Order: sequence, then structure tokens, then C-alpha cells
Amino acid sequence: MMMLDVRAVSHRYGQKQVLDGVTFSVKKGELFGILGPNGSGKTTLLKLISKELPLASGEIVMSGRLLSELSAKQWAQLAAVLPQAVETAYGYTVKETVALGRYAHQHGLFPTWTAEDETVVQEVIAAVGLADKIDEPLERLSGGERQRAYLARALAQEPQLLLLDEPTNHMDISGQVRLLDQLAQSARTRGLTVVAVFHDMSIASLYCDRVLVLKEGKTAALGAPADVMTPRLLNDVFAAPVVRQAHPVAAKPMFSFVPQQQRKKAPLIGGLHPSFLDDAVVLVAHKPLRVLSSALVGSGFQWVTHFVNRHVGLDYDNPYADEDMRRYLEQHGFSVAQTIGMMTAVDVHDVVWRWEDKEAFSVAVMVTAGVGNAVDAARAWQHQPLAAKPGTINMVIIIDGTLTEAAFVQAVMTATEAKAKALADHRVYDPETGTVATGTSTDSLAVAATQTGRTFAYAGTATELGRELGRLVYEATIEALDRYERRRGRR
Ligand SMILES: Nc1ncnc2c1ncn2[C@@H]1O[C@H](COP(=O)(O)OP(=O)(O)OP(=O)(O)O)[C@@H](O)[C@H]1O
Repeated sequence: MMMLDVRAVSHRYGQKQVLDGVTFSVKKGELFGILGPNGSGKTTLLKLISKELPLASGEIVMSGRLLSELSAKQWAQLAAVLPQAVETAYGYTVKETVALGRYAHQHGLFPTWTAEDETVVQEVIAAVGLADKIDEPLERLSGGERQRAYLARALAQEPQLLLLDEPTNHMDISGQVRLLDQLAQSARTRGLTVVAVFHDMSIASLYCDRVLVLKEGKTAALGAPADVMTPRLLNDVFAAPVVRQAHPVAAKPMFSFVPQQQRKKAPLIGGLHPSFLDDAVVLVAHKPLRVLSSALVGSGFQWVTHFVNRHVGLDYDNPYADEDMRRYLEQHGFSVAQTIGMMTAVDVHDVVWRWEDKEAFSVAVMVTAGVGNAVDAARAWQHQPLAAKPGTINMVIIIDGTLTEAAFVQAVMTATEAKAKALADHRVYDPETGTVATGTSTDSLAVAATQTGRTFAYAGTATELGRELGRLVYEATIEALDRYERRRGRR
């Protein structure tokens, strides 16, 4: 059974329609987020669910019962609410405030304070981190501490459903994390259902199982954050440019707004640098880049924001490597449609990142090199049929500038030639033919361009762009080969 069913709910203040046919359900134990710009109807929706506003249109069912059939006390036995702004009642201590939350559990005309009431109150105060302030009057707490005291009061109700309006509003980062971890744990262990309004999209993405995105009182999106919180949707709903990035440790997308000024001035490459997951090196561009790539995921011409080079073991042998890579990207919160995915057996911490800012353009190169499967392309025909093994040179090239398609292809040629020269100078040999290797059997390359600024019709070695590109690729490949050898030497 659903904990909460909201069916075709609409609401007007006078003539003003602020909610229009909103429908969603929340399962028991779910952490459900409501997102949307100011005035999109989020608080109104919570007030309708908490019976603070009368429901004029649509239906709300809580734990199988129509809201209209629940008395105030019955409602309070099922649900608790932490509103956006709570009036501080002066003179009450933390404990007295929290004790008010037990009202729904007390019986008779002269309710008595039971041992259970006392235990619950002590527990929830400890859970929100206010044990040392238990006898402090509320007006002597900070805004964040007071918010936590009110949260403890809501938790003391031992509700099945907790409604929160911007619960982390006044809290510092550690307070936010503690509160949300606590809610997530209650959801997991006690089956507590949480419906919360969030303004911070990254927090919503990190903690919510599903989100409802409201725009002008209507549902703009409903689903898992990784699925529905696309930059395009958020751009549209919030009318501001949003960047989606990978969280460094959690498999959830993070979001940041890009200040207009910064967008105009800051060159892309200056702010770009590799970041690491446990088993991958990741590059995140602030805006989609046009890419020509041979990668496992995202081959051909694409517009992407993410480049993921994932480490797999030397014995990795999967005929469906592309599907496996897609799954990996999804599990780690990347949008497959906007990501270039490569694989390597090399330790990704040996990645080499080189960049050069010229007046007319900038170029950056990211290389991981492993040459366990080194091949001389001119003599590959002498090999036994080659197995696609993951000993590989992977390269991502990023150019601040506008490239024609010819320039993309020429950039691929220039990079490939410079890489082959690096292998020759590094004396990497094809173990089967004994001749100098030109690459490995599974190398990947992605050339990406911002498609803003100066246009480059060519990127061959006769052009300034090509010359710079050739130098960077050569130097980065040599350095990556050095790192590869050093690590092998250490084994
Ligand atoms: N009591 C009221 N009387 C008239 N209009 C109201 C009332 N309360 C809210 N509104 C209007 O209804 C719209 C939705 O308000 P609501 O508070 O639900 O939005 P919200 O999404 O929670 O916004 P915020 O992010 O600013 O908290 C707004 O345009 C607001 O001005």
C-alpha cells in the first residue's frame, strides 16, 4: 500500500491557480523530494497534505484513508510536519518543546507521562545532536539548533510520514548531512516515509529516492533524480544554466548553477581538471562539447559533458563490454547520453593531464597509457587474430575553439601520429613482430571542442592548433608511458 496518494490536486488562492492537477504516490520508506522555483506551489502542496489548507479539488489518501476522514489527532498519529518557519514559543526548553510531540500518543483527559514517552524524547533529542542542550530555553539556541529541536518534536510523534519544508534551511553543512543521514536511516530501518521540499538540487539528488519537480503549479518531472534531473529540464524549470556533475564518492549527480559572468569570461580549460572515482578518472565540462570519438560508449560525433576512463582488471574479458560500461555509467550517476566512456587496465591515477593556453585557443590532453598489447599497425596482419584486451592507450583532447568536421578528423590524425612517435621514441615494441609499435590493439581517442570562439578549419601539423596538439600529445604520451613503466617496475 502507498503511504501517500496525491491525486489530481489543484489549488487556488482567490483567482490565482497555484497547483494544477498534481498527481503522485509515495511508497512506505521512501525519501521523496519536492523541487521547484519560488512560488511553484511546493509549500501549498505540503499544507494541503498536512490539512493546514482545505482541499478543494482532487484527493489525498494517507495510508489508505482519505484525508478528509482523518481527525486532527488521527492525522497526528500518522504524520508529523516541520514547517518552513516555526514561531519560537518563548520560555520552553528543548525537552519541553520536544515533549509536545508526544501529544498524539497520550490518552484520556489527564494524560500521564509514561516511561515510553521519556525514552522516545531522550532518543530523538540525542538523534538530532541536542543532548547537551536538553534544558536550554529555545530562544538561546541558534537558528539551526532550533530547527533541529523542532525536527526532534516531529520525530517524537513517531510518525509514519514526515513532511518537511526546507528542513536544512538554517543548517550548516554538517548539520544538514547529520539530519539527512538520520532521516535516510529512519527510512531504511523504521520504514519512515519522508516528503520534503528542497531548494538544493544536489542535496535532493543525493538523498531522495524520487523527486517531483514543480513548475508553475504543474508537474514538470517525476522520478529518480538521476533520470529526471537533466540539465535541460532544470534549465527550463529554473530558467538558469545548470551543470550536472558526478559526485566524487556517491553515485548521484550533483548540480551547480553557472553565474552568467563566469560563463562569459572563464575559459573552459582553465577550470577543467581530472577528478577521480575509486576506479575511474573523470573529466567534467561545464557545457556540452562536440566530440568525435572511438570510445566504447559515445562513439562517433556527440555532444557530451562527461568523459569517464574506467579501470578494469587485466583479465577483463567481456564480449558485452559496451553494455557493461553503460551500466557502470548509470550506476555511477552519469547520463549515458552525455558521457564518453572508455576502459583501461592501467591504474587511472597514473593519468597525465597537460594543457596549454594560447591567445587564440586552448588545448588540453588527458592520457592513460598501458602497452601490454602493443601493436605495429603496419604489421598487425602478421598477428594471430587479436583479442580485444584492455591494455590500452586512452586519450581525451579538449580544444577551446570551433572545429569544422575536417578539423576534427585532422586533430585525430595529428594526435595519432604524435602518439605513434612517442611509442617509437620510448622504444615500445610489438612483442609478436619485434618491430616498433604504433599503438595498442584497443586504443581510444576522443577529440572534443567547445564550438565557441575562433573557428579552425584545419588541425593538421601545418596549423598552429595542430602543432600545439602534436606537442602536447607527444609529451603527455611519453610521460604516461614513463608512469606505466615505473608502476610495473615497482611490482
Ligand atoms: N495565503 C496566500 N494567499 C495568496 N497567495 C498565496 C498564499 N500563499 C501562497 N500564495 C501564492 O501561491 C504561490 C505558491 O506559493 P507556495 O508558497 O506554495 O510556493 P513555493 O513553491 O513553496 O515557494 P518558495 O520556494 O518561495 O517557498 C505563490 O505565488 C504565492 O505568492
